[in-house]
Amino acid sequence: MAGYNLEGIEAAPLKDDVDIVIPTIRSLDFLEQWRPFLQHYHLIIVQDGDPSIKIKVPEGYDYELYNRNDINRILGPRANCISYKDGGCRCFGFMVSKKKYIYTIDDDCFVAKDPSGKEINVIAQHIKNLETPSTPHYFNTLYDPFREGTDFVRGYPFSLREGVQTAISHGLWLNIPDYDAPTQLVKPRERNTRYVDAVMTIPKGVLYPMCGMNLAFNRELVGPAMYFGLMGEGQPISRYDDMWAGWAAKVVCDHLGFGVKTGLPYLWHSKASNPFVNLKKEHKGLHWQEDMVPFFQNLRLSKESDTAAKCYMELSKMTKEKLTKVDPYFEKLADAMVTWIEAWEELNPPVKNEASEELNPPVKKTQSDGEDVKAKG
Ligand SMILES: O=c1ccn([C@@H]2O[C@H](COP(=O)(O)OP(=O)(O)O[C@H]3O[C@@H](CO)[C@H](O)[C@H]3O)[C@@H](O)[C@H]2O)c(=O)[nH]1
Ligand SMILES: [Mn+2]
Repeated sequence: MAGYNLEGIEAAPLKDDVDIVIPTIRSLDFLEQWRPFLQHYHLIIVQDGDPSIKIKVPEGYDYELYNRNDINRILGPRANCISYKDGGCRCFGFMVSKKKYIYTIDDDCFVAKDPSGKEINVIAQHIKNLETPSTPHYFNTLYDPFREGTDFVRGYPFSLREGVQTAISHGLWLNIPDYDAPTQLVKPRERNTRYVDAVMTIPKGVLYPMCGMNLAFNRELVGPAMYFGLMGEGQPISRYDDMWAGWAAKVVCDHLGFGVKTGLPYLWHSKASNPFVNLKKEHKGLHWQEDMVPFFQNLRLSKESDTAAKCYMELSKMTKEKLTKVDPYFEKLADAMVTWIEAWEELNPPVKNEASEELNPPVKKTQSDGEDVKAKG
């Protein structure tokens, strides 16, 4: 029986192994509704926009909060690889975390209910997805064979049934779907009311449009490849942060033999960002994706790239070589990819073995006004 019995998973699974990363340019009131599911976890809040604005974090949450001044102080000149005025700033939270798993959620997302009316524990489902294998080499027509009550179907080779480690778990959204601006403009009242009770592995060699609003991943396997690009103010493109990370991370997962799943859990996405503003932000991406997607589909990473960081450095070179002809922006992005890896490796030095001297002390995290960032609650 392939099933891993995770049905009994408690309300706050692996709470010491997960950081919740939230980018915000507005308010964190949405966390009130998430208390039953998120209050046991540590939050990393990345405050975008004007750092002089004080963000209020609801009482009872344990968190660290970083604004632009903190990012500049911690990364120095390398801070220029972190987007400003774009949700892509969230990846700074991925970098400063020390946990195995990351869950990232947007601040306009709320608890959804499944068809039985039960509130969905997104973290529990994402952990199940990440803790059970993926099947990228051969599609199981009964979807996730590791769920209770399902299995591999007839004709599924036993040599492939062990599956591979899962690196990314991509959740979905009821109510406002993640549409691009043109689609939002022609279908302003469309709402996603369809709850599909399935989790499936995205086959090896197939890309997908990764949305950052309900996303979990194994930081140890694929963290360095989860760079949300250089977007927002001062850049010709925005709102392609999660797309860039999704394409890059998928080719890295395929190369390193890790799996990516999509489907459950659902959350309730409440806010339709303004489609006219979005069109202005993303219109170059609508053109460039016709070149970016084939670029990722056709590239082959070398066997020397045997870690996510090495893969990403190779990807940076390929981006510069192959995409700069589309627009000079990609040369700047390629350089920012290198800066990202340098910053990642500075904040996450390789773990020394027991025999060697004391591990590097973790990066001292203080808020820009000088007081220590303390676990608040
Ligand atoms: O300048 C900004 C804009 C937004 N944020 C934070 O990012 C997330 C997503 O913002 P929003 O909900 O307004 O965007 P959507 O169109 O609904 O979401 C899609 O765009 C992607 C972000 O590019 C997102 O992942 C998709 O689902 C919120 O938390 C904002 O507060 C920001 O930090 N800076
Ligand atoms: Mn939103």
